[in-house]
Parts: sequence; C-alpha cells; structure tokens
Amino acid sequence: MQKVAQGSLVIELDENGTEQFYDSSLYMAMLLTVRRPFIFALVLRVCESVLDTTMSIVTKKLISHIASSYAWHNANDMARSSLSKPASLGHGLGLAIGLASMQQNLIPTLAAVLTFITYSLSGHKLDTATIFASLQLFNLIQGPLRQLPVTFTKLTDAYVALNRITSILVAEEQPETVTILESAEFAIEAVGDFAFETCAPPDQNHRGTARDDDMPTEEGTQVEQDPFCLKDIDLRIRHGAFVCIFGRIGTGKSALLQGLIGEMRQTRGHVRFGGNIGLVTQNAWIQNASLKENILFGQEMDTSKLQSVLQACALVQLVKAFSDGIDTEIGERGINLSGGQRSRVALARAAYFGADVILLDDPLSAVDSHVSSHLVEQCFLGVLKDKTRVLVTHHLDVAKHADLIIVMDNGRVVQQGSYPDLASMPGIFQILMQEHGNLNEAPENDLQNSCQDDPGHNSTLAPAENAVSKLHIDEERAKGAVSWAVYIGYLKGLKIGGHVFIALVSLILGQCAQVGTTLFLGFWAGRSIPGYQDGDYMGLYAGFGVGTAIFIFLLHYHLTMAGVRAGFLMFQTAIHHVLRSSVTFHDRTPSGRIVSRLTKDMSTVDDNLGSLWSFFLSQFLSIFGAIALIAYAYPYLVIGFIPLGILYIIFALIYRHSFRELNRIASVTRSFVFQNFGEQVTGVSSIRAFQQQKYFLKRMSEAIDYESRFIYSAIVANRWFASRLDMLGSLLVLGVGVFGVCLRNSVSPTKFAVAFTYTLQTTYLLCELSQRGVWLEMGALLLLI
Ligand SMILES: Nc1ncnc2c1ncn2[C@@H]1O[C@H](COP(=O)(O)OP(=O)(O)OP(=O)(O)O)[C@@H](O)[C@H]1O
Repeated sequence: MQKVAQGSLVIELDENGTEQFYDSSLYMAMLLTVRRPFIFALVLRVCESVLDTTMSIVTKKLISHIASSYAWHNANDMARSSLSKPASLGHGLGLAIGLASMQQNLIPTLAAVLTFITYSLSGHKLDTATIFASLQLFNLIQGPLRQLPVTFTKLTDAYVALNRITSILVAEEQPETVTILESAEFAIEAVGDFAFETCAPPDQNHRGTARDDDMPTEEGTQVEQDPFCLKDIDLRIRHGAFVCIFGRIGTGKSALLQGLIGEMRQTRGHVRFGGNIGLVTQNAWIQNASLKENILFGQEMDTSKLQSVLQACALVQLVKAFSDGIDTEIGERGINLSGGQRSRVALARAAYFGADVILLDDPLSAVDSHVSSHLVEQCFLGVLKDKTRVLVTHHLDVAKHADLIIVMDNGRVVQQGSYPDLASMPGIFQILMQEHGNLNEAPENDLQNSCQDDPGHNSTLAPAENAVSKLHIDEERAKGAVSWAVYIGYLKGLKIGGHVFIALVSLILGQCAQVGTTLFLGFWAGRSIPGYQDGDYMGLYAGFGVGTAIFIFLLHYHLTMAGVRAGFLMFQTAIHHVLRSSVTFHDRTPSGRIVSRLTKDMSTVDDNLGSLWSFFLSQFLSIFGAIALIAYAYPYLVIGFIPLGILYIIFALIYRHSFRELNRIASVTRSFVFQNFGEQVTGVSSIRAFQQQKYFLKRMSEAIDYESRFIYSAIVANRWFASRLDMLGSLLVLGVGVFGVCLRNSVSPTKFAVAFTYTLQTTYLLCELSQRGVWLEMGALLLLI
C-alpha cells in the first residue's frame, strides 16, 4: 500500500492500480499542461503591445496635445484614429485570452476524463476507491495548475520589465562637468565648447527662423541637421556682477546657461562656479504644491525674508488675490498661473534660495514693461544686489544697469564688455539698440508707476475681499459598496448583453455537465445503470467531458469578448471625454491623475474584469453544485452549513469593506506617485541646478512608501481572510469526515467519496470566490471614477 498524504487527507491506494493510474494520468496532464505557458506568453506579448500603444497615445499624443493646444474640435477624430491600432489588436487578444482561460479551466476536467478512459481501456476495472481517490488528486493538483500560468506570466512580466528598466539603468549618466568652488577667483569661469546631444524638435528650433529672417546662410542650412553647438566660450565673471546676455532669437543665449549648468555635453574646457547656483528656466517650472512650498523649495521658513522676496518679485498682489494666500495650491494640483506669474514664482524661488550665482533665463519675457521695471529695480538690483546675476533677456532697457554685457550669435560670444563700450562700438549690440530705439527714455515713469500701483508696497499679505477661493480638486474617492445600478448600467451602456447572456447559459449548462460527470463516475464505479457495458460508460463519460469543454469554452470566449469590448468602449469614451472636457477641468486635474486613470486603471479593467467575472460566476455555481452534492450524500450535514455560513458572511463582510477601501486609497495615492514623477522629470534641470536631487528623491520615495502602505495593508487583509476561511474549511471537512464515519453503515462509500471530494473543493472555492468578488467590485469601482 502506498500513502499519498496531502494536508489532513491520507489516501490509500493499491500499488498496481496506483502505478497504472499515475502513468495514464500524468501523461495526459503533462500533455495538456506544457502548452499553456506558450499560450500565456502569446497573450502577454499581445497585452504588452496593446498597453504600450495605449500608454504612448495617452502620454505623448493626447495629454501633450491637450496641454499645448486644447484642440477640442477634432477630439473625436483624434480619439478614433489614435485607438484604431489597439482596437484591431483587441479581437485577437479576446480569442487568445478566451482560449487560455478555457484551457486553464478545462485541464483538470479533460485530464480526469482522458485518464479514466485510458485506465479503463488498458484493462483495469474502475472502482469507487480508485475513482474518488484519483479525483481527489486531480483536485489537489488543480491549485498548483492554476498558479502555474500565473507564475509564468509574472515571470515573463518581470523579464519584460527588467529589460525595459535595464535600458534606463545602463543609459549613460550625465558627467559632473560643473565644479563649485567657494574659494574660486571668479563667480563663473567657463572655457570650452558645448553641444546638444540631439537636434531640437521642429517646434523648438529657432535656427531656421532666425536665419531666414535675418541672415540666411549656407551655414545656417547645414547646421539645421547637426545638434546646436556653443563654440569657443571664454567667460570670467566676477563675484557680485550683474551680467546681461543679448542676441537675436535662436543664437544660443539659453543654450549658454544650459552649457554652464551641465545640461549640454561639454566637448572641451571646464566650468567652475564660485558658489552655489540658482536657476530660473525660460519655461518656468512650477511644482504641484502650495505657493509657499514652491518658493521655499525645501528651505526653512523665514517670514520677513519671504515678505521681501514676494514684494521684490511683484507677487504680493497675487498672494492677496487668493483666499488661502501663500498656502494656495498652484500648478497642476491647484490654480494655473499665467506665464508671467509663473516666471515670477520661479524668480522668487531663486531669490529666496539665496544662491551665490543666479542664472535667469528670460524671466522678463512674459511680463509687461511695468512689471519688468519693478523686477529689475526691486529684485535684480534690490534683494539680489549682492549676488552674481546672469540675465538672458530681450529687454534692452536693462542693459544700462549691467556690469557686463555678453552678445551671442550663432553659438558664439561675439561681443562682451560694459554698456558704454558696446553701445559705442559697431556690432550686433549697436544694431539691436538701434532697432529697439532709444531706450533711455521710457522706464523712469514706468518705475514710478510700478511703485505706486504695486501692492508689494503694502506689506500685509492678508487676502483681499474678492480673493479667489482654492480651486484645487482633491482626488475623489468613491465610498461604500458598488450598487447594482452600476453593474446594470455597465451592461446596458456597453452593449454586451448578448455576450453576457450566452456566457451565463453556458455557465449553468457547463456546471450541470461538470456535476453530472462526477455523479456519472459514481454510477460507472457501481455499474448501477442496467444494461450498460464498459464501452457505454466510457462513451457517455467522454460525452460529458466534451460537453463540459464546449460550455467552458463558450463561457470564457463570450465573457472575454464582452470584457475586451467593454474595455475599449470605456477607453474610447474616457479619451473622448478627456479631450472634450473644459479648460477648467484640465486646469484643475493633474495630468498625472488622468494618465493614471487612462493607463494603469484602464489596464486593470481590460486585463481583469472579463476574467474576474468568469471566475467569479463559475466558482459561485461550483459552490452551489458542491453543496447540492453534499446534501445528496448527507442531507443532515446541510444544517451544519448554517453556522459556518453565518461566520463566513461575517468574515467576508469585514474583509470586503477593508480590502475595498484600502485598494481605493492605494489607487488614489498612486496618482500622486505619477504626479510627482511627471513633475520631477519636467523640472529636472532646475532640480539639478539647485542641487536638490536628494530632497526630491526623498519626496519621491515618500510618495511611493505612502502608496505601498495601503497595498501592503490590503495584502495583510487578504491573508487575514484566507486564514479564517481555512479554519472554516477545516471545520467543514471535519464535519463530513465525522458524518462519514458515524454513518458508514447506512451511506454508501461512493456517496461519501462524492461528498468528501466536493467539500475539499468548496473550501478552496469559497476563498477564491470572496477574493475575486472584491476584485470585481474594485474593477467596477474604476468605472465610477
Ligand atoms: N534641448 C535642446 N536640444 C537640442 N537643441 C536645442 C535644445 N534647445 C535649443 N536647441 C537648439 O539651440 C538653438 C539655440 O537655442 P536657444 O534656446 O539657446 O536660443 P535663444 O538664443 O535662447 O533664443 P530665444 O531668444 O528665442 O530664447 C535653437 O535654435 C535650437 O535649435
């Protein structure tokens, strides 16, 4: 005798029978199993491709399109054309997932059918002990078999992710070309050549424009194809100097600042700063945080310093205009500021930071002459007067205040010197001065006006009466359970009723066929159908097996098709709405949140909803089948189900509530991670220039930790529930075992075997059912948001 022990179950099998049985069953099971990983790999590839396409559409095309042009009018066409590729992939995906899911569910049934037929054909007699002991073994391998493709998928997933991450990890790192030396003789010493790695995208490329208008040259046309270079740079700027950089557009003024801070590849020479650096970029970078956090930038709060910076940067009026004052959320998470306001906030950040060298890339471009004069007077020549300031600007009226003027042309410094020298010297600077008229007249009045009008002179920061209230929308988080109306709306709205109906019918028939198969095995073992020979039993049993296979295929195919169709329709609708929604919506909804919704959350709906439904429904019916079979064997045992059922409901309710809420919060916090990441990528040059990498890395890891906290709590909730279900399952098995022993004389071994087999199965199914039920609700929840 050989003992096969699994948990509390010990099955005793006859040695000959066991070997024969193992031979036939293992070959069948292996035959069916080895094909599965390949199908799953195929499905995975298709999924990856769909997800990649979708991600690129959402992040690159749509969101950037929305942000840049708000082109609502052709939103429909765009959504349709953008989605045509994923939509065509969807049908193949439906079929592949349908087949894969069918295989997964079919294998235990088919393996059992083929095994018993093979066993019988090889001249062995099927009896109750062999049938139900082997059925039990099939049930036992069912769990690992289900896990196998999941594990394989996860492994492939990890492999794909690793490949992608590797390409980022092995990417060339930016060399530290910038040296900061407090004791250096000059505030900035830059000697050498610099080059961009690639050509600028057409919309950023000024070179054509500048040359076409002014000096079209052969050189200009040729340079178009090569990345822009700065050549023969030789700058030595003394501490505390105010330097202005002038030149026509696209001549390399901003590039010079980028070269200095190491954002261009240095092909020759060196850059040395005599103190720490502050930077204001041309497109001012604003964090999704409060106005105060944007200005403080991780520094200690100093109220009087903040007041003077706000006043110098002409921000007092702005602060007073908000009811939350300096604590108002700005950027994507709050109020969107105008270009001029953004650059003044960035300027205030640089001024508050207290860096020794401040690089200012055209902060005056988006402000009128009135505010410009205020900034020059109060900020550049005021609070920053002791710092080394390098200002790129087209405002030639600032030139007279400069200690040093640098003129750029075609990536070279063509002139440098004091204002009187350059103004009297023939050259580009003189031409620019002539083109812009005599600039010595205007600013005086402007300056006076600015001082009178500017609320900066009123030092109080209390909100004005007509202050704008906070516009920041906290990410909504639906509460409570998902109502049936949502599910019905989902079915109606997505026009998948036909698929769902066929799936339900197939499910019921498939379940009947499955239970029938088990019962029929009992009849076969007892030879209880009069006039039936072994061949008849075999034929009918095979018929049951094929019937089950067909119904399972129909179930999974139709549910997957419904899921895929629903997924694409929802995605199309979501994209359509995002494109058609008002400017206010986009002003107030962070793009990180939209990207999170349209990618991660949509992919959860795509990947899981269809298969979750099919698992949920089939397991629900399996449990009914199992209870019916147990009731058939031991009607009195059903009474014992009642207290266990009550306990199960209590545990399930507690679990469902916490698991659902934890996942909801995790989904909301995930948006912050996306937001944080997007924000830091946009502001990477500022972060590097200010040397704030550590501070931002810390913020990012805090955001990830915060999200993980809820994910781990959800996993703990899962284990809590699973352990309680294990306990209930063990009680159920104990009950059936005790009944089996007590009623051994009145109940046939076949009946006991059927009841025992299904009791063990029910335990596993109950656990799966509850967990998938909650996941299903989570999927439905995503539809609400
Ligand atoms: N990130 C980049 N990558 C590659 N090339 C770039 C990049 N940024 C700018 N360029 C190229 O460098 C040239 C100089 O651009 P830059 O921004 O320095 O001009 P600018 O003198 O500051 O013009 P403007 O006055 O309009 O700001 C551009 O014509 C463009 O082709």
